[in-house]
Amino acid sequence: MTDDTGEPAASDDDPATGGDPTDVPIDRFHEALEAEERPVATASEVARRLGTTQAAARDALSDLVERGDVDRLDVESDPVVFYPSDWGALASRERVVAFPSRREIVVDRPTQFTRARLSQFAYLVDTTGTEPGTRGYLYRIRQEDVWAAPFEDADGLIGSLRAVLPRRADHLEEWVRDQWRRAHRFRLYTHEDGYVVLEAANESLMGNVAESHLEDGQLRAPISETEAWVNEDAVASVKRALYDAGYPVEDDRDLETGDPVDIDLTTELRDYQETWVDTFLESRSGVYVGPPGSGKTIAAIATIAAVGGETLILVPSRELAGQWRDELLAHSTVDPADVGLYHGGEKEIRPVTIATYQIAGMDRHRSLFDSREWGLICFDEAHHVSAPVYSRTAELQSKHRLGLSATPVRETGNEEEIYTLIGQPIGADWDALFEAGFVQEPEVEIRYVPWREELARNEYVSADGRERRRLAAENPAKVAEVRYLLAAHRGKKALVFVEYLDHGEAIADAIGAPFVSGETPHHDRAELFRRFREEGSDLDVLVVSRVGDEGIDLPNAELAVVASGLGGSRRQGSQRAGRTMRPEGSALVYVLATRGTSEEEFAQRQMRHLARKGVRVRETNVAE
Ligand SMILES: Nc1ncnc2c1ncn2[C@@H]1O[C@H](COP(=O)(O)OP(=O)(O)OP(=O)(O)O)[C@@H](O)[C@H]1O
Repeated sequence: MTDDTGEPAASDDDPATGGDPTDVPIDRFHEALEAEERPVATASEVARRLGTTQAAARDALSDLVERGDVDRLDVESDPVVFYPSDWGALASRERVVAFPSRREIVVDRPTQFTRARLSQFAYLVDTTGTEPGTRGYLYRIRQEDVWAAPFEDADGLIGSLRAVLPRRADHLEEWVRDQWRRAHRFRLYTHEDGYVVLEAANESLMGNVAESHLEDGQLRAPISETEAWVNEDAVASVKRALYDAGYPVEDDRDLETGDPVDIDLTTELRDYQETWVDTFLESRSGVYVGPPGSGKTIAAIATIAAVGGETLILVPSRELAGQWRDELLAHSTVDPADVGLYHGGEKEIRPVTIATYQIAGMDRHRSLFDSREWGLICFDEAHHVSAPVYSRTAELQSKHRLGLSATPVRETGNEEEIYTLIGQPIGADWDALFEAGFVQEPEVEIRYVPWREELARNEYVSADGRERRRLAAENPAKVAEVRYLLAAHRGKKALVFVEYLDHGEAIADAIGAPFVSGETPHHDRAELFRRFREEGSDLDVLVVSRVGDEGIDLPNAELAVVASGLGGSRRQGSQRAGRTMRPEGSALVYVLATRGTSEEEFAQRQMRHLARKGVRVRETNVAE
């Protein structure tokens, strides 16, 4: 990158400087207290924090005392100290502190409104504290967040930024504008003669940026000072190279729609789903990001109907392929004969074909991609797209590309691939979804389980590596804990998740429930899931190994107990919780972690991910 951003002056970092020192609003006094990490402060401490003289601070504090905002306390032989009159307000109010030069924003006890705003243009790095009311949220604005921010223009984005920040941050605004500009400097479009053109906003961008970052052969020939003819095969790599150079490319090419498929949606879309679909149709690519159960599949079916072309749907597992087919038939007028499944079991290619990533990634099934004129490729659980499928995706740049993901693209780590090869995230704000009641907010409780058996503890202590992790996962005291939790919620539909087969079998035996693992034949699995879903059925509890982790539609699950599996990714944590985040059910998630082992930390990390989404997380120590 040649002309990077230029860090703003360091003085910006101190939130307590600037402003008129003689007129200290109560907020500034609160900030000074926070900075001192004390509930009271002397005038000279306040002066130091606010960057003013002691006399000015004393005057300002007197004003505040007069207004009734602050009280003073004369401490014998010590200087006078000041404290806010309304402690309650201090404890419950939101505080936003900006560190513009680091492009970071820390918010204590953010309101839903602030969180929704920030989620549009900032990345949530971390939260501290798990109890509501004690959380601090650390946000960072990265360049890709600005590039992907859902605004019409930079002014809209700046307006939203100003609404959140306690005061203007000129350097930060300048940087945001610069990043916004970068995202609108290069554009791809289809020439009326059918070839693809890369257009730069000016000559020097074409000369300096494009030429120095693109390789021979990616561009065929210049058309003008600001336009070049792009080699059809190199469209994805051009986008990728310019993205890496800090200039994401707008893609305005005409896309193929494939042979027509005429279907109508038979379910009425919710408002936010309509917005997703409209946004997609405008940009012709994108990823719907919403929590599990928020209706991405239905929105995708609406998108298929709207694009009206032959569609290839890629999913992570065979079960999901079957479910997709059922959903298509249930929510649209598609002719069942037009829907094909393509996976280890069946190999049908139809106008709407549902295939697994596994098969799609295999060289010998390459023809899947070019056997029809697909107009739309839909990537379900888009964070699963594997490297071979990505490289094939790169070849599919002329199609409409739709991704679906419950994990915000900003947290998957492979966002560059997703942004450049599939499309920008299109998302509803999760809080808004919870608030609208479309998705239930789960309550998550991490339960720290002690070792109850000396033998097990000793084995753990003397083991190392993977074995140690397994022993922590299989702490026998967890079996009793599972039994206790199920008894406490008797009659509720419950899923117990495990990582290890032995553990699953031990728990299944102890509670007398079936265990579904990778070794369970597909047919039996489907049958168990069906019985679990069935109203009034006697099957209330299933123990599930990793196979059940993703996308299996068990909308009536009311309770999930994650008994082991804490070595997994953050995403797994949210997916497991996701199983119970369906519109129905009372959505309770328990995570069991063996106390004093790395499981504690894993559990917290996984659940932090949910806490970021505003989900309530509670911690409990199980008695010895
Ligand atoms: N517009 C709608 N009207 C009525 N019901 C809907 C609508 N959209 C979604 N639903 C219902 O909500 C549930 C969840 O929808 P859907 O399966 O599309 O969610 P999802 O976001 O794809 O979930 P996951 O990420 O787990 O795959 C389904 O039972 C679906 O029928």
